[in-house]
Amino acid sequence: MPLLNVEHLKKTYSNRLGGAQVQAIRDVNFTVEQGEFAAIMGESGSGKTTLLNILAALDKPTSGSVFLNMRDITTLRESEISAFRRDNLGFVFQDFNLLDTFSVQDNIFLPLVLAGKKYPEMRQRLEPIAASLGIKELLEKFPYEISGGQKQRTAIARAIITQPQLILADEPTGALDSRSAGQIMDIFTGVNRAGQTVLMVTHSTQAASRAGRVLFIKDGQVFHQIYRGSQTDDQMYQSISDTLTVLATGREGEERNV
Ligand SMILES: Nc1ncnc2c1ncn2[C@@H]1O[C@H](COP(=O)(O)OP(=O)(O)OP(=O)(O)O)[C@@H](O)[C@H]1O
Repeated sequence: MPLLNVEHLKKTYSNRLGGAQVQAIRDVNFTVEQGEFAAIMGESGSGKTTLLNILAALDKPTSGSVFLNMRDITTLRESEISAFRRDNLGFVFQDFNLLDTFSVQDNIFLPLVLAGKKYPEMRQRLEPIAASLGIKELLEKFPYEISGGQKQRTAIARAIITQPQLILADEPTGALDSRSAGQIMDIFTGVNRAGQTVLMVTHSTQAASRAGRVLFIKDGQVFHQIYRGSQTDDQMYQSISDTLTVLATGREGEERNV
């Protein structure tokens, strides 16, 4: 049974006057297995943010289902949603979303505080994570005192400290220079190898080339998928570039497993 199962997902936006409708997502179907590192790519306006918002239980689809560990998150009641997100999902955003008035450590602790965990347990969880993410020396600093790459490490620490079933990352390298972006992708790779399932939306071919699978969205549908198989990062990069060219030039694509 896959960890995430997206079935016949559709999202239509109507404008305020109830007139023209936009089909942001038409019929999206895919699964993510436990322990996978999957990336979603697609041109601007293809429906990636809409999809991610639905997977994050921030928005409801017009129709279709999203099963996380067999539970349909589209049917959660308003009163259940915050706790569900806190207990099951980790989030990493392009702009880090750290609280400037909290130290690095307190930012990382925040979801555990909200879940009612005790300080000794929080410290115990933090230690190995801070060591593996190279932020041990930064814990007392504030977000405005550290670099973008360090902020993103803090955000990843905050996302994984709750041991979520799934991490959703939205353009996690979008605000970083290429060196920091590479380091953040090394961290995602390490976190995934340690067993964490990750689903990342990105415009970056470099970032996507580190994933085990890349799904391409076009016009609100999954247009194509690339599986890493035995490909190196460089070969993945080339396969992704080729697919993006096909997407941009509008040639018909077919589902193809490489
Ligand atoms: N709240 C909304 N109301 C109406 N239309 C919307 C709304 N949000 C998104 N759309 C439309 O839905 C389509 C998909 O948008 P979405 O933001 O999901 O694309 P995207 O792939 O994330 O784009 P980008 O890469 O630029 O972030 C677009 O045509 C967009 O204009």
